[in-house]
Amino acid sequence: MIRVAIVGAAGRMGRMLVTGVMLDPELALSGALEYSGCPLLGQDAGVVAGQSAAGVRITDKIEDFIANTDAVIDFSSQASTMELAPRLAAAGVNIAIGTTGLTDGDKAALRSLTAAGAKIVQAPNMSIGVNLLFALCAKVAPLLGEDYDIEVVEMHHNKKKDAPSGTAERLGEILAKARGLDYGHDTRHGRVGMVGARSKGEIGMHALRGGDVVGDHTVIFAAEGERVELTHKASSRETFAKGALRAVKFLATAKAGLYDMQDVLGLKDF
Ligand SMILES: NC(=O)C1=CN([C@@H]2O[C@H](COP(=O)(O)OP(=O)(O)OC[C@H]3O[C@@H](n4cnc5c(N)ncnc54)[C@H](OP(=O)(O)O)[C@@H]3O)[C@@H](O)[C@H]2O)C=CC1
Ligand SMILES: O=C(O)C1=N[C@H](C(=O)O)C[C@H](O)C1
Repeated sequence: MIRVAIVGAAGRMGRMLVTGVMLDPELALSGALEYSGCPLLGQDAGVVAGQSAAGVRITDKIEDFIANTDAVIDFSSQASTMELAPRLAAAGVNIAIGTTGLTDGDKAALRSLTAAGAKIVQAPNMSIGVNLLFALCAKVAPLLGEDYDIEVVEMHHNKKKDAPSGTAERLGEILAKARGLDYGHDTRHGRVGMVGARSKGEIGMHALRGGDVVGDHTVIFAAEGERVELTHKASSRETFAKGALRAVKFLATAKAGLYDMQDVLGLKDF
C-alpha cells in the first residue's frame, strides 16, 4: 500500500485526486494540504471531494502527515510547489508534480533535489493522450520540415491562471527542438498590429480562455495547399488524475531522478 498525500486538496484537481486515491486499492490517503487561509481547513478531504469520509482532515501543516506519507501529489501553485519540494525531499517523500507555471530555474532546483537522492515526476500534463501527442509531434515536425508553418493553439476554462498552458509550452519546446529553433527566442505569443509576414523561423502560440473547457491543445502544420492538425481534447480531469496515480506507483520502484510522464508511460522510445 502506498500512502499518498494531496497538495491543493480542495482545488479542481485536488478533489479529483483525493477521489482517485480513495478508490484505488493500491493507495491510501494519508494527508490533504491546503493554504493557511483556506476556509475548508479541518474538513474531511473525502467529503470535500464529494466522497464518503476519508478520515483525513484538510490541514495547512505538512507535519500533520509527512511522517506517515510515502508520496505527495502536488497540483497547487508554482510558489507552493517550490516551497514544499525541498521539505518533502528531505523527508524522503516521493513527489509527483502536476503544477504548471514552473520556471527553468524551478526545474533546475528540482533536478538538484534528485541529484541528492529525491524521486520526482514533474509533468505539465499527466494524460496518456497528451503525452502521445508530445511523442507524435517530435516525430512529425522533422518529417514535414520547414515548408510547414507551426502554430500551437490551446483553450482552457476561465479560471486558469497561467498562460500559455504548461502543455502548450512543452509542445513548443518539443517543436522548437525538432526544428532547430530556440523556444524562448523563436516563439510568437499571439500577434497584434503590423507584425509583417510570418517568418519560417517562428512558432506561433495562442492561448484561449472561456467557460469550463478542461483542456484542448492543437498543433497546426500549415503549408501551401494543405495543413495537418493534431488535436487533443480532455473532457474530464479524471484523465490527469489517473496519470498522477500512475506516476506515484512508478516512483515507488524507481531510482532517484527527475522523471516526466514519457518515462512513466514508457513513451521515451516511441
Ligand atoms: N499536470 C497536469 O496534468 C495538470 C496540471 N494542472 C495544473 O495544476 C494546478 C492546479 O490546477 P487546478 O486544480 O485547476 O487549480 P485550483 O486553483 O482549482 O487548485 C489549486 C489548489 O491549490 C491551492 N493552493 C494554493 N497555494 C497553496 C499552498 N501554499 N498549499 C496548499 N495548497 C495551495 C489553491 O488554493 P487557492 O484556490 O486559494 O489558490 C487551490 O485550492 C495548475 O498549475 C494547473 O495548471 C491542472 C490539470 C492537469
Ligand atoms: O489548468 C488546467 O486546467 C490545466 N493545466 C495544465 C496545463 O497548463 O497544461 C494541463 C491541462 O491542460 C489542464
